[in-house]
Order: sequence, then C-alpha cells, then structure tokens
Amino acid sequence: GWGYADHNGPEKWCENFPIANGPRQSPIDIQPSGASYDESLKPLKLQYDPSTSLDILNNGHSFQVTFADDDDSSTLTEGPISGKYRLKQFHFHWGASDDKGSEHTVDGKCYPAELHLVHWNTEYPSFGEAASKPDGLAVVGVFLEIGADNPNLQKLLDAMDAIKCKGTQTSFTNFDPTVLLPEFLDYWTYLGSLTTPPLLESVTWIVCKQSISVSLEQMKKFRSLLFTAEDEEACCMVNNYRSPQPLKDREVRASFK
Ligand SMILES: NS(=O)(=O)c1ccc2o/c(=N\O)[nH]c2c1
Ligand SMILES: [Zn+2]
Repeated sequence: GWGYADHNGPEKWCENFPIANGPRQSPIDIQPSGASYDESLKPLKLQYDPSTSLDILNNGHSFQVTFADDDDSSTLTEGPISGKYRLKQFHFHWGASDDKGSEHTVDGKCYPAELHLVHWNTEYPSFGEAASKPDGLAVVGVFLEIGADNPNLQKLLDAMDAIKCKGTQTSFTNFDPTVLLPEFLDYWTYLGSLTTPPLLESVTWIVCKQSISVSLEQMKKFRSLLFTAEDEEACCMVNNYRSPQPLKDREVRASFK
C-alpha cells in the first residue's frame, strides 16, 4: 500500500491515484501577499463536546483521535462554509527534524508539524459519502512551532506508548480538541483535497495563521511512533507529509486584513 517511503511515497501516488495531478490538490504553499482579504468570510465557529472523543489510533500513516459523529455534538459552522460539518477525527503530520513536517507552507516556510481537524458536511449521510463530494469535507489546519512545552498536547503524548505500532489503538475519552486551537482563529481558505490517498478533491481547507507551540522534547515523542506493525522491521513514523502542490486555477482568501 501507499506510504511515505521512496518506493510508495508521494512521488509514486499518481500511479494508483491519478487525481494526484488533478486541478485542486493539497497541500499548497500559501503566499499571504497573493491571498485576497474577503470581508464576507465569517469567524470560525467550532463547538466540540469532549464526550464525543472515542479513541486514539496508529493507522500506519499518522496517529488520529476519532470522534463519535452520529449526532451534531461536535461541529464546525460559519467560517467559509455553509451548513454544518461534524468532527470525525484529528491527526498530525510531522518531520524527522524540526526544519520540515508541515504540509502547507507559508511563503515557503515549513513548520515542524501540522494538525488537521477533519469535518464532514451533514448534507451527506456519512464521512465516506461526503468524502466524494466537492463540498463534502472541511479540514482546519494548525501549524505547530518549536517553543515552550505545550501542556495541551501532553494527554496525546502520554497515550503514545500504547499506540507505538501500526494497527494499535486505545481508549481516548473526554478530550476537548478546542485546547489545541490557537488563541486567534484568523485563517486562509481555499478549495483542495485530501493530502493522502485517495487524494479526493472534496476539502474546503481552513488554515490558521497563528500557530501553537510544541517543545523539542514533545516533537521527539511524535517521532517515537512507528509506521510498522509489531511483527515488522521497525520504521520510525517521521516525514509523513505531502509537499505543496500546484495552485493551478485557484484563489486563496484571507479572513483577516
Ligand atoms: N490529511 S487530510 O487531508 O486531513 C485527510 C483527512 C481525512 C482522510 O481520510 C483519508 N482516507 O480515508 N485520508 C485523509 C486525509
Ligand atoms: Zn492530514
């Protein structure tokens, strides 16, 4: 299957997923000078119920926290979207060293990691259905920047020993992802895709301008996870990011001046 190694990584994905060269692929390099301020863009409205968090999982590509999405307890509304989107999961992408790891870049600047909060449009019956629609998904991206230890990441990091290998998971309840958001929710938004196979062009991207902090020690904990299962030769889960894709015929809007 696909991965991030030379033999199955982003440069090879087009062989099985030709949409990899499509018109609205993600991530992109965000150039703030090229973004147009849109005063009609509303503030993001994120309303999360911590009782919807279920478990934390190593899926062999990243680690993700999965949420119960059978009602409107945890939703994204307003912002650039119309209607209501339900939180399905959040996960991260990161590098082998602090000079890379994010998927989106800003004027070519890479961050050591990037958080993705994945939501699906309740116009559709499920995440799977929504993922194949042009307005099916909305992902909020948050950059992580090296700085002070972030206590709000600690619960995630403490769970990592239990999900070291691909296919392992453990209960992860009562977690409120709001604590992972930056203080101010200024954002850039554009139409894009999933950044991993199947690379479906169904995502309204909402990338926060303000980053959150992560310490060097906390980054080392991310890098202690494995891409591989218990019975395979260990391979550290690092560099699980796709690089920026051509903007093609798209505009990036800013919610702020
Ligand atoms: N990395 S990303 O674009 O946020 C993302 C979000 C949800 C996803 O579900 C996927 N397969 O079922 N890939 C994927 C990527
Ligand atoms: Zn992602």
